[in-house]
Amino acid sequence: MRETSQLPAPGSGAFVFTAQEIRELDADLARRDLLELTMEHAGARVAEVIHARFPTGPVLALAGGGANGGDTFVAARHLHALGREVYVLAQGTRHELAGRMRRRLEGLCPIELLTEERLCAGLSKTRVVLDGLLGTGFVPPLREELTQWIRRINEAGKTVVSLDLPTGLPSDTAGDGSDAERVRADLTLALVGFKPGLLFSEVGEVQVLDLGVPPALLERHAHASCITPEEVRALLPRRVRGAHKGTAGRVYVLGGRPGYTGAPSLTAYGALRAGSGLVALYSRAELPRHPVESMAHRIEDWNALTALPRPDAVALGMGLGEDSVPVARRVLSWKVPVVLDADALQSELRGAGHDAVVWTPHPGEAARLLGIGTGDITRDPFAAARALQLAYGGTVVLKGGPSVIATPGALRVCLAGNPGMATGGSGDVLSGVIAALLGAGLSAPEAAIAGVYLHAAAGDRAYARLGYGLIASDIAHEVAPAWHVLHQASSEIL
Ligand SMILES: NC(=O)C1=CN([C@@H]2O[C@H](COP(=O)(O)OP(=O)(O)OC[C@H]3O[C@@H](n4cnc5c(N)ncnc54)[C@H](OP(=O)(O)O)[C@@H]3O)[C@@H](O)[C@H]2O)[C@H](O)CC1
Ligand SMILES: [K+]
Repeated sequence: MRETSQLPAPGSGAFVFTAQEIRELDADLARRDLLELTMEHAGARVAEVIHARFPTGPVLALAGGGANGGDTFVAARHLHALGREVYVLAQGTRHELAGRMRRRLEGLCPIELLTEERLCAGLSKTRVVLDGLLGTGFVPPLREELTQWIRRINEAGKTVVSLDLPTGLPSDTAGDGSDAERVRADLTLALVGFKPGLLFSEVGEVQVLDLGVPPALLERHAHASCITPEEVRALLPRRVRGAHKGTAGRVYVLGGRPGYTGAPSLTAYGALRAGSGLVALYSRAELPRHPVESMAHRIEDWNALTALPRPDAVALGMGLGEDSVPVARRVLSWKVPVVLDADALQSELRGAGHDAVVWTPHPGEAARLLGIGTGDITRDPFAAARALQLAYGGTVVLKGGPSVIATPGALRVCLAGNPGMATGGSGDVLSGVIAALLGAGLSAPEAAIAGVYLHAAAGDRAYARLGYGLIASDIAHEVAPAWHVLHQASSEIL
């Protein structure tokens, strides 16, 4: 999880690409004779951002042998044109296009072969380091000399701007947590879109640079896309003038057991704050702290559910314990929209779901559902969310920093949210928010997308007020103003 301040604006609507998808995009660009232009744009934009953010002092540009190095030569040329003192240390350039970019730089500023000695000398004199050694072409493990250079760069304590990816960070998966073998960048300028590694690792600030690639090409090759406030605003249910509590969505919360009574109450708060007209809780325990606006029923036997009128949506599993699987089976047979959370996330339910189910595991629960280790989930949350969706159907919300959603047709990621939300009950609130949206008529993918975003936006509001001391009920209460602001805001403000 990262600091709020390090995340790009949630409105960026950016795409995410794996290394393979970048190769395919590049091949597409090359067929249209756009690749060289794209590299030129990349270098120019990188120089522009560096000059704006760090306007004084020499720049040490480190260029690898591939296209990441090619972008670096272009950036060096533009920085030189902006009047900056630039010193380039380059590996042997093997990439044809990068070689052309290198020739265009020759004679403008010094370019020397990268050696450890020159690197140390260059680092001692520079203000900013431009890290263009490895990008999406990096195939782990790192070669020895690179490990040494990375150590030198990290020890120098200079401002480091990484081009596309911090050198040594895998493009497609989270880094392994040890940053000894990757450049510690202050700022990464990601080209065209995020790479999964940037989303799921501790990498400092990330800014996505638009390179003027036609949007149709971006969409064709993208792995995933970021949820935008604009799309969420369009999804939010609108109440008609004659609305009453029965038309705004009737949600049942099924959860809790003796000793575990807080979780379903938080879900009820989440559902009410996300606009549910009526919320009823059913539990085998007394729920002493349920919202007074909800109806809490203690039941002796889950068979009592049979006699109830069908709700518009159900949230199920929070604190429910071992009753979860039989209760979930019964509720799934109703064919109403359901959020399955917490204790209801059990592999016995594989095959029992339907299209209107939203599964909301955190990495530990996801690992249990897939029968693999938690590390395998956090290493590649996109792959894990997709695997869960294929195995269990419906829509999957894999909670984390950031949360990932797998719908039947797409992978989505939510850039809003902050580490303060890593607090007990936060997920219970999310289940309520999603259930409210399902109850108001949104499809499972729509409710998951809008619910995750609203919950994260609420968490950001709570964080702004309370910092890391925020608790789950603060998130629930901030859902209402987060919704209200989104509902009222003009697209300029977003
Ligand atoms: N559409 C776009 O976004 C564009 C992105 N561009 C840039 O292109 C790079 C990717 O370029 P590519 O040439 O595919 O690869 P890299 O430059 O990242 O890396 C290739 C060099 O890396 C060396 N390498 C690979 N693995 C290792 C390792 N384990 N240890 C050390 N060195 C390694 C490799 O060496 P070889 O000896 O194996 O050849 C290469 O020298 C992307 O990140 C963007 O920056 C383009 O500008 C086009 C548009
Ligand atoms: K790099």
